[in-house]
Amino acid sequence: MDINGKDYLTIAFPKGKLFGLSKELFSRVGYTAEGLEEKSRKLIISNEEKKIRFIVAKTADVPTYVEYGAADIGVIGKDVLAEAEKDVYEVLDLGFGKCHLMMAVDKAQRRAKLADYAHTRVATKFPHIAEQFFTKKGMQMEYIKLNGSIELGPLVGLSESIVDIVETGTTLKENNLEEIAHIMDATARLIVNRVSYKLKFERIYRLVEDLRSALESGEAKS
Ligand SMILES: Nc1ncnc2c1ncn2[C@@H]1O[C@H](COP(=O)(O)OP(=O)(O)OP(=O)(O)O)[C@@H](O)[C@H]1O
Ligand SMILES: O=P(O)(O)OC[C@H]1O[C@H](OP(=O)(O)OP(=O)(O)O)[C@H](O)[C@@H]1O
Repeated sequence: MDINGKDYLTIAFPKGKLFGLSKELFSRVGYTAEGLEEKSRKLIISNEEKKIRFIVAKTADVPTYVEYGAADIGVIGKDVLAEAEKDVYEVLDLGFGKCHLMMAVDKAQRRAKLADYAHTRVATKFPHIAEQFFTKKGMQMEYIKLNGSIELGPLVGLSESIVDIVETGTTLKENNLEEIAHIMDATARLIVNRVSYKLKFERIYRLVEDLRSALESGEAKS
């Protein structure tokens, strides 16, 4: 048995919003495995014939699996990738999972300009990205790390602002929050372990080119 997956190409998919589109895109280039489901209790799903293994990981853990080579390849949102600051190759923009990171504040207590929020508290799942953004603006902030429902921060007096993801804008609207600064756009990316890229170059290169063609053929949904 090949416990380390040396002969296999191991691919990490994130659970959640990007799982379905990742599975669909990879299946279009023949990368499938029976039983590959987001909620599968089986943690490694293999296609013995094609020598492919899939692991389905928590979103924030995907860059870690790839950095350490536990997975050769991963799919991850640019936002999570930028926050994780891992040493991996980012080889392809997959186009789906479009959203953007921004700063928002309570509409009712909006201050005149961005700089008026200096030295206040910002709630976020993305403290590194937030810090880089505010440092560039010359603003010192207090960062409060949350793991979900970030929009609650200003509503319950935990913070004066949030740095979070927006897709449709519905969550901001329903909670009377207003975007006051755009930080970065994000889409799903294909990442590759640095050593795997050399040792399994041909397989990985072919896969990347096949995925690129599949995306260019315009069938990818966003
Ligand atoms: N409306 C959205 N909200 C959050 N992420 C989105 C949205 N639209 C696209 N994305 C992308 O999907 C990725 C994964 O989002 P998802 O919510 O599934 O993960 P997650 O929030 O880390 O999951 P969880 O915290 O529930 O484990 C994000 O990192 C982002 O790149
Ligand atoms: O602009 P919208 O389309 O409303 O989407 C944005 C919302 O979706 C995400 O939350 P998610 O559903 O991942 O839940 P979470 O708050 O637990 O992270 C994000 O953190 C926003 O809250």
